Amino acid sequence: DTGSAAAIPVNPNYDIAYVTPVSIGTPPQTLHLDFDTGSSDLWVFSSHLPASQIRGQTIYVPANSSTAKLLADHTWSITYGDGSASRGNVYVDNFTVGGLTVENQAVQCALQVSTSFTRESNIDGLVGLGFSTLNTVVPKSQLTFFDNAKPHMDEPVFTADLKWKSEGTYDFGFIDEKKYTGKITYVPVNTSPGYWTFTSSGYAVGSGNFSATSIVGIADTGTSLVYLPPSILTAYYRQVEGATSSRTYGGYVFPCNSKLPSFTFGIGEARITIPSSYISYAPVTAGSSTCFGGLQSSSSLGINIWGDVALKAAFVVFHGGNPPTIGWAKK
Ligand SMILES: Cc1nn(C)c(C)c1CC(=O)Nc1ccccn1
Repeated sequence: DTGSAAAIPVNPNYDIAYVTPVSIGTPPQTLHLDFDTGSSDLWVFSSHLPASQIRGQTIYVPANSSTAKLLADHTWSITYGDGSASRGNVYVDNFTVGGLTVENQAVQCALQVSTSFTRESNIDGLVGLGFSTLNTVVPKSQLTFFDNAKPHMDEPVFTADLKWKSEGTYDFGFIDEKKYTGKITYVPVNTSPGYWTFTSSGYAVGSGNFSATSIVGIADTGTSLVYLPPSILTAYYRQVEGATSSRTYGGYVFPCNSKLPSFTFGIGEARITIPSSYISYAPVTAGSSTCFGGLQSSSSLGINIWGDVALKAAFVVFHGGNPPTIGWAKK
């Protein structure tokens, strides 16, 4: 089996996140979910939520699905690195992404979501594509959509082709040669942390020299920005007129009309360059002439994160073989 589905920016002006249409249950209920390689819970806004926590999101109503079955006495609760959180109960139901169906997929129904999820009216939930060891369902943890689908797939892979301010795709079970140029460079993945953790071979700022240095980080489609060690940030923002690390805004900001260098990172011998336009992320507040950077420091996170700002500069293959690997190509 294979599947292919759109990755649609939730906001026309800034790539805060991307959502993908999925069908759940019988008759199918269509929700738009944030596919997130940085977590492993598949959860949705549901009919169990208080109305006060719903602001335009589409909810999943298990009572309206003839194939929904409550997973009795199972609950879940997740807190993300940015402090957002949700919790609830669990059903299994049919789950279809771009023509690829998994029967008896665990669909975690939210009974409570934090304010940042309520505020994002275009995200109806998340599809965790990390390793199933991270799933929070108790007493029995559940498998991700990818783990459930893998045995039925032509190849045990999914690919991310995210785009700057436009619609990209997630493909499941095949690698579309038309979506990238040159070759795909695969590097090892350390599955122990439960994320797609890999080591980048270094970086360069603009047209500067490449600095060969191992950067251990995660490929995270569910995080907007790139978070790297402070020394790399200093090297980058030193080149940006008027850039400063702002306590007010919680990161590097600069005048929106500043000229920004590109940022290149290494994957083995290969190089992926993030264009400067991806790094001028957004005005700190609507209409401000101060912009928030797409590259930020990971010093307070304890983990380096290659989020959407980096991923959309490449075609990325999440290969779920034995052992799993991650592949990067230019496009
Ligand atoms: C670890 C971390 N610290 N900080 C500041 C961020 C943004 C992260 C990553 C993170 O929280 N990602 C996320 C959030 C919600 C849903 C899915 N993924």
